[in-house]
Amino acid sequence: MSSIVIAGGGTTGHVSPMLALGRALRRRHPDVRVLMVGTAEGLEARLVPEAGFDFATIARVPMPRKPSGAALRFPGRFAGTIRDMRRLIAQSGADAVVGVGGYVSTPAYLAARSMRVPIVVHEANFRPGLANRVGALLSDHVACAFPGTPLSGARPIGMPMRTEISQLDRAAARPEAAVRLGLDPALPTLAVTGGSLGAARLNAGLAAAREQIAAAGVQVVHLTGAGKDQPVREALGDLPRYHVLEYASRMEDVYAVADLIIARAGAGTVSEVTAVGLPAVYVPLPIGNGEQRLNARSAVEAGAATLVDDADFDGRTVAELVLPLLQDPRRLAAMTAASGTLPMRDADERLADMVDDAIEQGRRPGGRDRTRKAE
Ligand SMILES: CC(=O)N[C@H]1[C@@H](OP(=O)(O)OP(=O)(O)OC[C@H]2O[C@@H](n3ccc(=O)[nH]c3=O)[C@H](O)[C@@H]2O)O[C@H](CO)[C@@H](O)[C@@H]1O
Repeated sequence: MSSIVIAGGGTTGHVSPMLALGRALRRRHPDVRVLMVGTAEGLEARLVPEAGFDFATIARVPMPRKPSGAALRFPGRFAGTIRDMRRLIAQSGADAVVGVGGYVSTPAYLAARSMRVPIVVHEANFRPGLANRVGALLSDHVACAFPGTPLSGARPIGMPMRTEISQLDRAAARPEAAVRLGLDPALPTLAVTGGSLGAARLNAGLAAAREQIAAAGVQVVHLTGAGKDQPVREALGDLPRYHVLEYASRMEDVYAVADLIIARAGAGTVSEVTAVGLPAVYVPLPIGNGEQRLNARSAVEAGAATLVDDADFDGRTVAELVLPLLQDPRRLAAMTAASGTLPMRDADERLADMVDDAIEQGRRPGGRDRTRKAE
């Protein structure tokens, strides 16, 4: 095996499965070259080189939604991204191209198909985006994180995530994680996270329940998102046992020390929280194609999490739902037990298996890969 291209990016949540797959491929094929392709604007431009993988960019060319000058320029610019992807695939001698969705994946799928390079698709959200719907038409090797995702031929394998999270034993890790975060391991602990982007609605709801939080004898670790900590520090930072952090680089520590988490329902957060068995209150972000509500659905239906609509989340939610739940160990234990019925913790390995299979099939004469069959 020589080289594998992994295309995608955007937020931390989008980059994490790319890195987790890259690491799984390196573990099993130490000599493989993994080339990640993203855009210069996405977080991948920082996170991928930091993680020690080769990185290349192509232009970010969003599909225009209305007639405009940009719409007229779109076909030429989009064709340019396919040409650039073809060049990267040729130069790296890629044996397979993996896409996780987003701007970069569509040109990656189309370029790979035109070069008869096997394609592997992973969809992180319950509701698939356009790029992966295109990818699924061109590949027999399609995976998704959540069971029931409506994507042609998709196999639910879970979400590739860092092994520090997928193999976390929360109880065993709690004491040291608490020390690293400067928390007391003996207190009931609430974590709050708005995903890699932060969430003003969550911040406001907690601020409105300031008195009740102060009286409850609990501690809070609140991840605000980069550059968004100031309003939270002003509203809550002076409370004893209220810890405000912009960003946790070791999310596993937060998951280990928390007894309950309030979170947006990004595909990454829901998958990780379910995998580690942490009870959750999800407040889906009401944007995009409504994917966040659906991401949370299987955890909520299994009894591992509770859902609160964004418009309904306020100080009363914190005072009347979150704090009583945080102080009810029996209910929390039942939610943790319910989590155990859901997660697939080895999605990185299972996606790496699919890459190996795709390459193997692509090598066989008359192999099943449609990228070859279609020629
Ligand atoms: C994978 C994916 O498709 N993600 C969704 C998510 O992206 P977004 O990246 O915002 O959120 P996710 O829940 O998917 O992932 C967050 C990731 O950031 C990590 N983390 C978070 C906070 C922190 O302090 N430290 C840290 O490391 C978490 O461990 C997790 O891996 O929200 C978008 C809306 O904005 C959705 O439409 C996206 O579909």
